[in-house]
Amino acid sequence: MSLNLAFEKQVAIAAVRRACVLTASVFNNLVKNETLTKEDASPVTVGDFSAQAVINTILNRAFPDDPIVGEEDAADLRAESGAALRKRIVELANATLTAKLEVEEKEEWGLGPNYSQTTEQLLDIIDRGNYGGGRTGRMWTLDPIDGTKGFLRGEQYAVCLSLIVDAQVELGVIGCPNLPSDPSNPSGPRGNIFVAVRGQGAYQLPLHDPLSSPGTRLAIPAFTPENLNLLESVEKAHAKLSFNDRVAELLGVTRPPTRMDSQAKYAALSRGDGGVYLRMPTGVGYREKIWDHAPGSLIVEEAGGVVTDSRGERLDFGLGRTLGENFGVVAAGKQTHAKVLEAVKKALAEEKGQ
Ligand SMILES: Nc1ncnc2c1ncn2[C@@H]1O[C@H](COP(=O)(O)OS(=O)(=O)O)[C@@H](OP(=O)(O)O)[C@H]1O
Ligand SMILES: [Mg+2]
Ligand SMILES: [Mg+2]
Ligand SMILES: [Mg+2]
Repeated sequence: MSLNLAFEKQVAIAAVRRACVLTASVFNNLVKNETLTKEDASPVTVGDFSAQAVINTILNRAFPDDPIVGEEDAADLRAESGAALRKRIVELANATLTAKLEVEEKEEWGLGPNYSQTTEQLLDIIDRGNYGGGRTGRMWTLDPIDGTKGFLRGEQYAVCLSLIVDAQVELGVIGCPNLPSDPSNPSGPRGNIFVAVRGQGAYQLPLHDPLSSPGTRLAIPAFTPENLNLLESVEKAHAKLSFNDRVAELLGVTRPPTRMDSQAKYAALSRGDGGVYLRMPTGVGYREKIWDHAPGSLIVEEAGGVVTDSRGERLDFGLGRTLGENFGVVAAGKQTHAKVLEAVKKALAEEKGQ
């Protein structure tokens, strides 16, 4: 049975829209020294921190009892060396939270001119994202900027939010400020929100007015090897692209892959671009994070697709902050998915034989 979640959907779309406005403005005004390097050598910008502050503020107001699994934490900002970043993040978050109410937004969500927050409040709210995850109950996942490297290059990135109930993703919202609205017109207008509620379909909404637009319902079409191509990572460290080449060859795919950062890959797939999102681990050790796949996987499923790991297992969102032992990701329309799994199996067997 599908949950109603109309209120959750409304709040999540509003939160993602505000965060997208913020990140787009950060990109246009990003200056040197507004990026930190995390322990795992990945970048994080003032945009990631302030977008997490904004979304967590709204979620905390609307759903005070719901825990949040968010990518970022405020430890580096609390350090003395974080003073300049901290100041900028407070400015950005407050400018976003205090902007005038849009259609369907509510002051009770901590929005509008009366809701400026103190530095301490904003650091604490960033740390509301520290939940460890688990198998039971409600929790939100938040990736304030997915594809931070794409964001810094001015390419694709996504603001990604999901609601998980008893380890099943029930609501997914992905904001893609740089994704063309019409894939057949890549230099046309950009900026979309993708949303799905389990059992209610997947939709593309315009980023500038997502709450009053009915949106476009998404469906993954049937593919043949001639019109199929792979959607894959830009960063070589994030996925084994040589493996993708072999799988494409086995499938008889002739078109070159589309490389794109972030869960924009899931969004693109759900509206019929590409046909397959294939992400194979580069080595042992890295565990995929739940916030990197939760909303995208539901959007693809609600567009009629199937999402599993490379062994055909369901992605398990109930194991904590990571997907645990899931190995890679295969997302595609139903018929294509079965063929891709077969090709993946064959390519893995070839590798072992070498
Ligand atoms: N080694 C390794 N393997 C697999 N995945 C990794 C790895 N390191 C990081 N990450 C995660 O990749 C997220 C970005 O994924 P993308 O699909 O955008 O990859 S790519 O940047 O296009 O290559 C990225 O998300 P963000 O940190 O939100 O950008 C990371 O969570
Ligand atoms: Mg990151
Ligand atoms: Mg991410
Ligand atoms: Mg991120």
